[in-house]
Amino acid sequence: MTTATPLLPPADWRDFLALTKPRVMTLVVFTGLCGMLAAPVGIHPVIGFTAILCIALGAGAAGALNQWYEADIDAVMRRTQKRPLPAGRMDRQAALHFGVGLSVFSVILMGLAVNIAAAAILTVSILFYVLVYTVWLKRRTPQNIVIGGAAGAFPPLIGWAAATGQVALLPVLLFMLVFLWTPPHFWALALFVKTDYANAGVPMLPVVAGERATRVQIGLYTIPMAVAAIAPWPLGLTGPIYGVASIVLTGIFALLAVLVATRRQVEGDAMKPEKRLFSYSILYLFVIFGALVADRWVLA
Ligand code: HEM
Ligand SMILES: CC(C)=CCC/C(C)=C/CC/C(C)=C/COP(=O)(O)OP(=O)(O)O
Repeated sequence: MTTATPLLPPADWRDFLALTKPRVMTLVVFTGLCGMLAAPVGIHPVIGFTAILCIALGAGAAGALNQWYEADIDAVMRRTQKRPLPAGRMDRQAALHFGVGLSVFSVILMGLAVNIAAAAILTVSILFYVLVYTVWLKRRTPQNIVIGGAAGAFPPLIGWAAATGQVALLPVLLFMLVFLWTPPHFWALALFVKTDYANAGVPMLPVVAGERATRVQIGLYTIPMAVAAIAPWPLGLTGPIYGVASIVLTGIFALLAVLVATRRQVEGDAMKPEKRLFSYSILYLFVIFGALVADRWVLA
């Protein structure tokens, strides 16, 4: 005997928007925009706008497919229980169709209106987030975000490729910066939502290797991240605005990471060091990418 699936009322547009993880994707789109604006050649504003739209749609589509696949995990974690699928506000099929349709649309539009290089990298990033991170690694290994996190590092490369049709050393360093930023960004958060992941059976580093090892890893990843962040100026790829901003911003990041690694609370700060580092990690990427564009445009 089969149990009948209760008919769900048609999902609201707000539920579809929630499927795209809009808050996280603002930073993804911003790094893509900055990658595009930092390129040495101009891009027609309409084509540039289309490229950013495609990054936003592709990233949102990937977020929707991620939620389609892991509705079971999301139902267990407090942070994610209210999402449209676990909360029962949307049919899984609708999420799947939305995610696949939007992915295909974003890639085809990028290929037709912008260029093939940008469309190809967009395809790789969607596949990376959905297949490599969500389906393959997330439930299997605490290295899930180290490898799968590469998905979120592609947008600066996509933006650059949209403007130039190719890749170069600077966007590769920007890729490395976001790639190496992701572990400290995420593990800082995982330290304070550890029980959620443990309950859902997701092998995030603090659950599997413990808190101490995670703190040490956060400190260790910060070292190559700092190299990728600061390298562009000495290599002659940017001017001093980015150079000085990257040194100051990365210095603060490193300091906060050391506080997390050594579990030291700053006197008078009510926030735990890992919470402080997580919040700062987001501000850090926004400002460092903003500085890159300021550098290009002010010094141009
Ligand atoms: C696999 C890699 C990553 C993981 C596992 C991860 C995980 C998370 C989680 C769990 C949150 C908190 C809750 C939420 O809003 O859902 C969060 C917040 C955030 N993440 Fe990440 N993240 C990753 C990579 C990135 C990347 C590449 C970016 C952008 C470049 C990013 C940008 C953000 C932003 C902006 C927030 C704050 C959202 C808000 O204000 O609610 N994350 N991340
Ligand atoms: C252009 C393009 C396709 C970009 C992809 C962007 C991307 C991979 C962003 C990663 C950020 C993200 C939402 C991680 C959440 O991890 P999670 O899914 O484990 O978080 P959750 O627990 O909140 O579901």
